[in-house]
Amino acid sequence: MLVDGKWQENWQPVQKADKDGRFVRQVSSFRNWITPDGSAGPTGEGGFKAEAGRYRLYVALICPWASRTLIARALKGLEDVIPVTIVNPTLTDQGWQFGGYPGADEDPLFGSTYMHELYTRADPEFTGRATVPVLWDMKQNVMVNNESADILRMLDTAFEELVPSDVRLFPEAIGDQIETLNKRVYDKLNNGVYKSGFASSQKAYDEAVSEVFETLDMLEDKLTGDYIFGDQLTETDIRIFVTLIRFDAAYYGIFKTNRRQIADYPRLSAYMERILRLPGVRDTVDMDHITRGYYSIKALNPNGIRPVGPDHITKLLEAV
Ligand SMILES: N[C@@H](CCC(=O)N[C@@H](CS)C(=O)NCC(=O)O)C(=O)O
Repeated sequence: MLVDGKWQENWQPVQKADKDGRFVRQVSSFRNWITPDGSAGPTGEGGFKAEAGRYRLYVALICPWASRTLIARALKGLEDVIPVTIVNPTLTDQGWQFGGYPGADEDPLFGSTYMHELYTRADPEFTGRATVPVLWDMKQNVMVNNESADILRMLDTAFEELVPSDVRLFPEAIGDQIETLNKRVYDKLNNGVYKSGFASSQKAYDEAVSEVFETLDMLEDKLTGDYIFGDQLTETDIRIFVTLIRFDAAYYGIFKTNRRQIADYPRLSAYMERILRLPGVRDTVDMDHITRGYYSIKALNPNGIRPVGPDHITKLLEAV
């Protein structure tokens, strides 16, 4: 990580733990919003008007938080308006690196070697982890936002005048329900699998893994329509999907969330496939980056050996 703009040699690829060994994720620090007219959004400063080709999204395809922004970009038809740069799937001693791995890119803006160089470009005194996703303003050369929840939300409305869309990922009428379920899904499922995988005590693992499966059971029960709120696709579906699609091939093994697979949940399996088949979504899922990335986490898998399966995920991705 960076401290006062300097990369730390004794950096820990595993994020923080509390006194009982529970995994703690860092809070994001760049929180500006792109808006149709450049006015300020719910957090941060104004000055980021929606313009085609002005903003670039930096992502890792292994990363569920980055993937949710990529899916929103695809569902809103913003591929031609917001270009994307993909980092290599494995975290190095200096964090995310550009180029050299199939399907990954060089940094087209500054020729950076590592993602942390963008952070110090944005703030020479930056202290924190150099995470993805990052939304970058190519006009002012500043970081707009590095919080995927904000990016997911702003892509829903910011570009509506440039690229009108029928998709509405955050319908205000059910906004409160979306926020409530998002919170639970984030804490117990999206981040729950990480809490399970990076727990450094049996107690922390037991707590986290039971919350993961309680949440999956709850979602399986709640899914009576096509989407979690019935007929209407929302951002909550995207947030759930990014964890489901990684579950059987990565989390089940590397994070020890192995009580059941998603394949054991009939409704969740069908739901995952339904979302995978939405226009543009399949292109955001790169199982090679995902399994390579997770199974190269040295703290959990020192020799980096990647398991062979499971076949049902390979077959599904071939079929879609
Ligand atoms: N709150 C952030 C979290 C993003 C995050 O934790 N990204 C991970 C990859 S999945 C990362 O970049 N980790 C690098 C590090 O911790 O140094 C968001 O949702 O945008």
